[in-house]
Amino acid sequence: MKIGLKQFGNLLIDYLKPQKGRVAKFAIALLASIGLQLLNPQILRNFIDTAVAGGSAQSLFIAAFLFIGVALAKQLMSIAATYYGENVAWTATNALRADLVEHCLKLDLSFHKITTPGELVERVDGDIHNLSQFFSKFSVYILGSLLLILGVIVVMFVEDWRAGMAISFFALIALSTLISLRSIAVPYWGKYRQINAEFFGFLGEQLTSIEDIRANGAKNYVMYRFYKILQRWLPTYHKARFADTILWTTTNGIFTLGYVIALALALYLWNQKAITIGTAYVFFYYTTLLSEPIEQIRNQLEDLQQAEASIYRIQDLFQVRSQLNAGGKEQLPSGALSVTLTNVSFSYSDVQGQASTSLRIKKPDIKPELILQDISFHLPPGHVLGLLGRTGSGKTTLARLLLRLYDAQSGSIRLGNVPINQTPLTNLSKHVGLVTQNVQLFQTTVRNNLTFFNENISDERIYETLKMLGLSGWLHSLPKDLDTQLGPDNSGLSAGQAQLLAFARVFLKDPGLVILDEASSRLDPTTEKLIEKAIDQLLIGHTGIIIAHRLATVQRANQILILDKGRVSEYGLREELMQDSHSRFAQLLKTGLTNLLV
Ligand SMILES: Nc1ncnc2c1ncn2[C@@H]1O[C@H](COP(=O)(O)OP(=O)(O)OP(=O)(O)O)[C@@H](O)[C@H]1O
Repeated sequence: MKIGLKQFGNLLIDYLKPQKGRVAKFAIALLASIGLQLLNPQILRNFIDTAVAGGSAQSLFIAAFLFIGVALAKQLMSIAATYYGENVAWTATNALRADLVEHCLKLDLSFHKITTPGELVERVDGDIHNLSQFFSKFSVYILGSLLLILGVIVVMFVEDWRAGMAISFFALIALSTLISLRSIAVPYWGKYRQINAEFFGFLGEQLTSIEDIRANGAKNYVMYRFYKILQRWLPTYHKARFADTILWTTTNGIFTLGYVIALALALYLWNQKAITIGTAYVFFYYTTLLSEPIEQIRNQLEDLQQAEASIYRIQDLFQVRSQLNAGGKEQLPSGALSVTLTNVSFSYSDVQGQASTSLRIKKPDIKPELILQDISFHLPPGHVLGLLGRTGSGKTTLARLLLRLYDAQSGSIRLGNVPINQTPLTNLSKHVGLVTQNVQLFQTTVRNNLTFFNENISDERIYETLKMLGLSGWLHSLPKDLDTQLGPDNSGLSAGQAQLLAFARVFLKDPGLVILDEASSRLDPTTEKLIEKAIDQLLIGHTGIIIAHRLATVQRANQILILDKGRVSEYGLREELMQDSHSRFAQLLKTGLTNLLV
């Protein structure tokens, strides 16, 4: 779990290079404060020796004012160093956060299915927060502290070679002991952060399913899991803190040893008349001054222990590769797209195994269950396919493959005769629109919710679309029209209204292929009529795939495909299948579609 120096260096260079100016100001302020710290004991010595020798009051005043001036300047430099240091840290950690968020967004769904939202929050925020100290202070503080130690040693040698030797010996013992103890807490902090991530994952899961938990009386189960996590959390924290305490105690013991050496040496040299009382004070002062950089190095090494665990986990996340390649350069034709599937087979367990990292699930050896097997069909541009099948037969999975949320393990999928993995992945969502039963609204304005921040879509188009969908009344009831902020939990919209908004999104995007995962229930007759009308409008000039749960929706399909346990059980033109009394579709129509399928 050791992170090499090179990796530390690379991370620092990558994120500090863009703010060279600020880092330079930070370093200057810090070094100036170190220089001023070395200067002040000399003024004090002058003050003491002048006072002991019965020097003039004027000289004493000058020394005193100089001392105060230098102390103030040192404080100012420290404030400036803190200010620039914090700025550097925030800028660097925000850049790293942004990179990590972008990376996670690019990962395919298999990663997101096995990583809870809470765990991701902890990774993207918690771990990176730990690195802020590392970015702002690590290199400059370590360098600054070493310089201060070196400065003290040089000054002490100038004062007396024996004092120089003694303080060098002390600094060497102190540093080597602390460095050798440096990594004892790293594994404990790594484990602590992992449980942290699990806890936030657990919280996120519970908060999103609060209704179900209450409705099913699952509170005891939730509390049980909560206590189980706490049970592991506290001992891990104790172990990590205990390892830190060993460091802290060792440092204190070493300082005490340093003071004893300094006092003994000063007493000895003063008795020998080799130094003045002012110089004896200076010995002691410089030894105490040494404690600050040594403590600073200890703190930095402590931070580094935590940072090391976080860096490891962040790198682990960066190493998770999306199973989806970025696609080729071929462009999809504009307008309605044909859809051709040839012998497509797909399994989830295969892709989830591939998404594993060292921290995740290992790829199982068992043969993965195929969710879709050998699916083939051809839908000409502008035609509509009604996709039917029992629950769990693979209808939604098929839709996901058309959007390349996952890639099929075998077979080919073509849109407009272009293999979908040959067109840029980022472009695909412009050509394929999906309306699912679970409509997700975001905490932003109505406008942004509908356009997904595409500023090329005019307000007039939005008004027209909402009018066509019968949502003008709803829009006018909002306090700020299109600028009204929608909140979480779908802002009190009914399931039908939310779905109509999802239709509006697809209208505004105007894709070549529209996939509707039709809402099967809970719609009142008025909303149902509105949705029917919306579907009719939406399909004009577009190719459509409707995952259908109701007879009315299937009536507009040109083709019908019935899935059964991931296989095509029936496929053909709707008219032909209707007329063939032996077809499964004709029987479904006779008995009532949903009853037989679900
Ligand atoms: N992310 C996933 N990871 C693993 N298995 C999954 C995942 N999503 C779906 N499955 C499994 O794949 C199979 C097909 O699911 P899918 O959602 O495609 O069915 P469906 O026909 O759309 O069902 P419904 O009509 O109930 O929505 C099911 O057995 C399901 O358990």
